Amino acid sequence: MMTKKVAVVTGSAGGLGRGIAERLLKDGFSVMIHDINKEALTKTESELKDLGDVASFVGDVSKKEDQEALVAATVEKFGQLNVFVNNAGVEAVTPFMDIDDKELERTFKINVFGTVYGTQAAAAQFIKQGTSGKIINACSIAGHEAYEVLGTYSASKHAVKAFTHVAAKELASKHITVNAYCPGVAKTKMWDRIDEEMVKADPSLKPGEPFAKFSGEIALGRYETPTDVANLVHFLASEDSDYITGQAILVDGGLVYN
Ligand SMILES: NC(=O)C1=CN([C@@H]2O[C@H](COP(=O)(O)OP(=O)(O)OC[C@H]3O[C@@H](n4cnc5c(N)ncnc54)[C@H](O)[C@@H]3O)[C@@H](O)[C@H]2O)C=CC1
Ligand SMILES: CC(=O)C(C)=O
Repeated sequence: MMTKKVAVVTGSAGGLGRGIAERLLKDGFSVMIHDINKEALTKTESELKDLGDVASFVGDVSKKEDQEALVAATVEKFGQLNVFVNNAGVEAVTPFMDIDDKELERTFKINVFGTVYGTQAAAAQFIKQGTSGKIINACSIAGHEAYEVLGTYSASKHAVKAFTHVAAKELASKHITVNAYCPGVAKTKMWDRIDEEMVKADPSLKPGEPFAKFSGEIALGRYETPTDVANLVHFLASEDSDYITGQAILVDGGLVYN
């Protein structure tokens, strides 16, 4: 009997992470969902359980020990690890001159330190197993372009892209691939908060206008859904992507071209 492959998706109580977890369950993976929000995570786990083997783990990606514990709990529950999706992330919406220590520290601790710690914990497990493995990071259009009032967030996603390239180069000899998905404008709770903050930063804007402006520029004419993102992560988690590493792939409906 073939053993089922095992995936971890961080920050998967809702939003894009949940969509990715759903797709990987449908693909036949055993999936460890994970989030800092215990209540939402428990609810999501019960909603996903009919799709396949799902378990949950509460943790904070910005804490190295939590990331290591997440990998250990996954291996204890499902016997191995094959795919690790560093999905959890937070936004920061602030005019450049008002960016402060608190925002820089929070955003970089979660988006950048979290991705590094998750990659290290997953790669250590792949090496221990003596198997190949796939690490898949959440980048963004903001990791390719830089957007006004999203300076801290854009810088953090550029750092995620750089770490994706470097980890891919260093881990290739161990048959570990490292890639990133770069969504555009998806209507999750993150964009609800971005919209609210952009309106606060520019009172001439009405609620909903920032989201409408960003999504109005998408060539394919609609905003992104978690399924759009999950379709790419499904590919990056599959054997069909075995010869791809170090790439930060845009999945944005035609918004950023580089
Ligand atoms: N929504 C969008 O349009 C885009 C999102 N992204 C990226 O995709 C990823 C997912 O975004 P969304 O689903 O939209 O966000 P979201 O805010 O809707 O969901 C993020 C999830 O991560 C969890 N989380 C936050 N901090 C955490 C921490 N320290 N440890 C563990 N879990 C934590 C939250 O509780 C939440 O369940 C993020 O990395 C984001 O930067 C990238 C481009 C566009
Ligand atoms: C949320 C996000 O990643 C943006 C605005 O690019």
